[in-house]
Amino acid sequence: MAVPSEKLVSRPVQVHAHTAGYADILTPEALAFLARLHRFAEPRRQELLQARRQRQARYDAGVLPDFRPDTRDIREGEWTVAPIPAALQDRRVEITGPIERKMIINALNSGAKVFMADFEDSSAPSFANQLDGQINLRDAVNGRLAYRSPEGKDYRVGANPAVLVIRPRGWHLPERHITVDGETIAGALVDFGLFAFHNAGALHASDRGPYFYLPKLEAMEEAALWNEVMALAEDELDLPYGTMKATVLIETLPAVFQMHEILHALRERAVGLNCGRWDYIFSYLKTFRGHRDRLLPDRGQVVMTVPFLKAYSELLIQTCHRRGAFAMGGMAAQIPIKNDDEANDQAMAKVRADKLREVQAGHDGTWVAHPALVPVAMEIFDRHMSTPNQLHVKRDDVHADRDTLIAPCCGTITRAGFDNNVEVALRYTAAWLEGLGCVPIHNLMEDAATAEIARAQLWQWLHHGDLDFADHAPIDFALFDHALATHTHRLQESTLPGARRAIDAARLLSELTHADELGNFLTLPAYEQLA
Ligand SMILES: CC(=O)SCCNC(=O)CCNC(=O)[C@H](O)C(C)(C)COP(=O)(O)OP(=O)(O)OC[C@H]1O[C@@H](n2cnc3c(N)ncnc32)[C@H](O)[C@@H]1OP(=O)(O)O
Ligand SMILES: O=CC(=O)O
Ligand SMILES: [Mg+2]
Repeated sequence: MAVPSEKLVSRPVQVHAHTAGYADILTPEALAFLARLHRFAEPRRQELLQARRQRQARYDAGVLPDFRPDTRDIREGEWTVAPIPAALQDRRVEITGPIERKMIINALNSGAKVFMADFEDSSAPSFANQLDGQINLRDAVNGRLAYRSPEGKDYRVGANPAVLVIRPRGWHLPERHITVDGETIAGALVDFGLFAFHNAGALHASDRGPYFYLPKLEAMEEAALWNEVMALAEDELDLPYGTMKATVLIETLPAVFQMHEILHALRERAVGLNCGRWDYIFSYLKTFRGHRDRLLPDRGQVVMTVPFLKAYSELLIQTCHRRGAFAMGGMAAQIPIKNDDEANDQAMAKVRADKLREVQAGHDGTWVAHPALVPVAMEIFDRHMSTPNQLHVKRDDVHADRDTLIAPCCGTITRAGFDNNVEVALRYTAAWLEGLGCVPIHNLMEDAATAEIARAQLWQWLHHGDLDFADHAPIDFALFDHALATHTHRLQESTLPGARRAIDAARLLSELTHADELGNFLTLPAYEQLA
């Protein structure tokens, strides 16, 4: 008699973690729904991840990213996305933030038009974090969200809360705690699927969703897979086709060459594109990891007015407005600075300048990282955008060609920039390993995307050899090892987030930086060590 395969003897969906407290979320019906999404999407997801690797191999061999010849008809044809729901017509200020209970309440009450609840760049995706987030968001949708702080302060969602938009993890990240037929499920499907299963019907009934932000796409085929997954989910949940709406982050360099195509693939549900500038800079670094002529200078010098970033944001506005979709701006990294008025004024001036550039360029809205920044951004958008959005600003003057979109960036590499990258990459990774996905470091918001820039730049500067700092001192591994040891020691001795995981983070960062190839995502090896 044949020995039954594991697939036959095991339950098709298995949860490999303690599930106490999550019975309402991980119901048999919800898990069965995840299984259907997984079986439908997994083979295609694997093909698309393989296509990413092949694309990167071509870039490594010297090929430069460009517009696709096979999709010219989509770019040149006349079509628009489906009408945008009333709840999303005015999204001039969107607050983003982790899916932590108190922060969700604060974000919903912040006065922003939209709250993007983030399972992604600002979440360290431990199973508990992601599932607690699902509970919190389900309570928010059902009007039951409340919180009492350890100090006894009560938090409740007030009148006129921000419209909720959910950002699931990207296609590349696994969720190792759930397997279907013995295969690890995608984190994206878990975040999307559980949220949709528990909330899509109620949100649809109240005309406030379900709405999603889709991160880190590289190609129109990846958008098409999201479209199919959402269509399947709508079908399973008895919702009309196109109910689920998507705003896509254009935050990879390959994707900037397929913005029309991405909107087209999602045209029944796309409501906009967003300039995810931090991952975009990271993607520029990764795409050109083999190209010495496209090294980037200090992170602080790679601002939105440098040619390749200006071209990207303006082309995004032109593309969106031609297709009837919103062109969302991005996140300035400055956050309020306590106990130093002068430094705070300078930080707020930077945020204002960034938002002014966005609204004057034609963006329909922007992102802020902190509730105190909502009025700052709102004031700029109110003053310069008298209509709910700027769809009428066509930006026909923009001619962003391939060469401008990939133009090298002038600037210098300084010792301070190098040292800051070591510190940020280390401290962020250590905090992430402790379960924190977003932390303030030197008064800037640091999340997975900004940390990726920091560690990718270190790799790039060290592996292209013979590079000097602005003061002509050589950049070498001895310097990196020394800086890493110094910051690790400092972090260990401190009470800062990450102190307990400083050694693990340092080991990981050292391996990634010394490796011959620039690793794809910091969060992939780090996930193996996330409690
Ligand atoms: C590249 C990208 O993907 S950008 C998108 C992802 N990144 C983000 O979403 C950034 C989210 N922002 C944050 O997590 C935080 O603002 C940080 C970590 C940057 C700074 O945090 P802190 O230093 O703790 O902020 P601070 O102490 O000033 O907070 C003051 C209050 O505002 C709340 N708050 C701060 N940021 C947010 C936020 N984004 N959403 C909701 N509430 C917030 C705090 O919870 C705190 O509330 P309380 O007074 O009721 O206790
Ligand atoms: O997700 C946003 C980004 O800037 O990255
Ligand atoms: Mg991002």
